[in-house]
Amino acid sequence: MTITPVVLSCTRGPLISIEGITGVGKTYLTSRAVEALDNQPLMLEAFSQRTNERPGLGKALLRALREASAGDPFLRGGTPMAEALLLLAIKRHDLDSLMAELSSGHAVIEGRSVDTTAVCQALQLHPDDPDAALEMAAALREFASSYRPLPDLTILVTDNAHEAVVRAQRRDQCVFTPEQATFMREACALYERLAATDPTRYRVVDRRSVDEHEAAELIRSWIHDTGTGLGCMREPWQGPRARCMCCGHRAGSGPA
Ligand SMILES: Nc1ncnc2c1ncn2[C@@H]1O[C@H](COP(=O)(O)OP(=O)(O)OP(=O)(O)O)[C@@H](O)[C@H]1O
Ligand SMILES: Cc1cn([C@H]2C[C@H](O)[C@@H](COP(=O)(O)O)O2)c(=O)[nH]c1=O
Repeated sequence: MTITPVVLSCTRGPLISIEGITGVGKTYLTSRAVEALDNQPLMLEAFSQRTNERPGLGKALLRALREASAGDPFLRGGTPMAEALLLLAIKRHDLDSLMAELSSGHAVIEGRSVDTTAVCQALQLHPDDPDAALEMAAALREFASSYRPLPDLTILVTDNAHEAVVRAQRRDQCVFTPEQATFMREACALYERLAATDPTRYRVVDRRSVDEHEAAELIRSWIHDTGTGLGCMREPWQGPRARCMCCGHRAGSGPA
């Protein structure tokens, strides 16, 4: 008799993040994409949309960053590494607040995740050296992955940075300074380079080569296809034998 090992996949839902510079169309395209899905994912709001967030640690940390950055749209307060740690703490807090939803099998979409922290903080640490910024961004992402599991899938929405600047200015009725517009252009390039280092986790939709309908359809299909056959989600700092944060299953043992 041949015994075929049964590979159990976790019953959790997928965790998906949407990345890209301000104004690139993350919210616009993702809203259209999820409209076409049978099962609506939970959408975790981007920072700037968290006006009615429940009081708690996440809100307090974000308020501290906002106050320290005195109105800078990219939350830059002048101490990028300390800010990176606070941003990662917020993203950890976000994950904690999503665990019940993920555990019950629902898909969750994070509007920006730790990849944005890696890109924005790396650019501040190496403002004049794109290669050093890329190396730092990859290192920060690796560091972030010891704080919390990375998303199962990360969708990068990209475009000509100038178009994103124009859209964001029109939406927010503001004018970015030349320095802020340069920061966005450099962030745009760094997101693209960082995505290229991890093609398994990233999907990239480039608005220069697809129209908005194709872009929304691509995003819909990627979200849909990430929904099944997922492995367990473990605390990275507990090692591969830790129990799954969602189903409680321990690697190498029978069903939970
Ligand atoms: N294809 C499009 N046609 C018309 N308007 C668009 C299109 N894509 C985006 N927009 C508009 O451009 C603005 C910026 O888009 P959106 O808010 O989706 O950007 P975002 O990437 O989510 O930005 P942020 O990071 O600041 O949240 C919005 O007002 C949105 O409605
Ligand atoms: C998550 C995160 C965000 N930021 C910056 C990027 C944006 O300019 C602002 C507001 O974020 P939103 O998602 O567009 O509302 O915050 C950052 O610098 N680092 C991060 O980790």
